[in-house]
Amino acid sequence: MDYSRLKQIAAEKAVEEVKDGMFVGLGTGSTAKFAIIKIAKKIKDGHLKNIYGIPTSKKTEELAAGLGIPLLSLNQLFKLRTKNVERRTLNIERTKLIDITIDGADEVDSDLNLIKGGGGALLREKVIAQNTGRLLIVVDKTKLSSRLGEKFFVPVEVLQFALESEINFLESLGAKTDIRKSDDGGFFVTDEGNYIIDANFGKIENPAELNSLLNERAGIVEHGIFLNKLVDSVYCSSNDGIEILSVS
Ligand SMILES: O=C(CO)[C@H](O)[C@H](O)COP(=O)(O)O
Repeated sequence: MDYSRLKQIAAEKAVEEVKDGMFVGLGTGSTAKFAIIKIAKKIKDGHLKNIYGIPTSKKTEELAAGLGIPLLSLNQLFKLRTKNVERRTLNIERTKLIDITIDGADEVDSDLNLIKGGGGALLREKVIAQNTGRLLIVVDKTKLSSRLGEKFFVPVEVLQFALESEINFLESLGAKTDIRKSDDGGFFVTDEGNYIIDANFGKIENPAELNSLLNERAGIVEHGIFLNKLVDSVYCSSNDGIEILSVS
């Protein structure tokens, strides 16, 4: 089976978890796109009711709006779900505003840590992930690895202002770096107006440690390491069928 079909199978399986009345985070990329198309079809056919999507990128927003999925921004969702609730009494960490999010990944290690951001949407994707009750990741089996970094570089979103100094910082940590380019040859600019440095660290021995180092650095807005505490299940398809991997 070709990869595109495998992606579709994983994405459509995950959509079975979406139920009436849910607020659904809509991921970015070619695999998440299959989930969005399926959700739209189920809404159109009357098999899903009272669904709102919260898109993780402008591209996803355009796609989902074009397919007729009712959408909310994260801010609109927050206002809607906290109406009549005293803000001070709300424990935001424990209040997951989004019921479920379906998103892709570029690499998944054996502990279900992820690298994301191949499509450049890692910042909004991580914000949506941290506001989500259940994050379902949809991939084909080629994305699995024993250690992060085996198959994919780490996308690092940086302030335009800090570009050169962040390249220097990442290289001081041992990475080989490339500034991401867009199709027109200029620097790729994210939805939030930042640049992306693709940082190749080789195999990453300790994703949690690298995650902390990148988090601590001013000028780095966000990066594509998603530790498994953000993840609930990985729907992984191969020619042998579909496997649902969960964080133990
Ligand atoms: O993180 C992402 C976008 O920022 C995507 O989910 C990731 O790049 C996987 O994309 P695809 O499903 O096209 O292989």
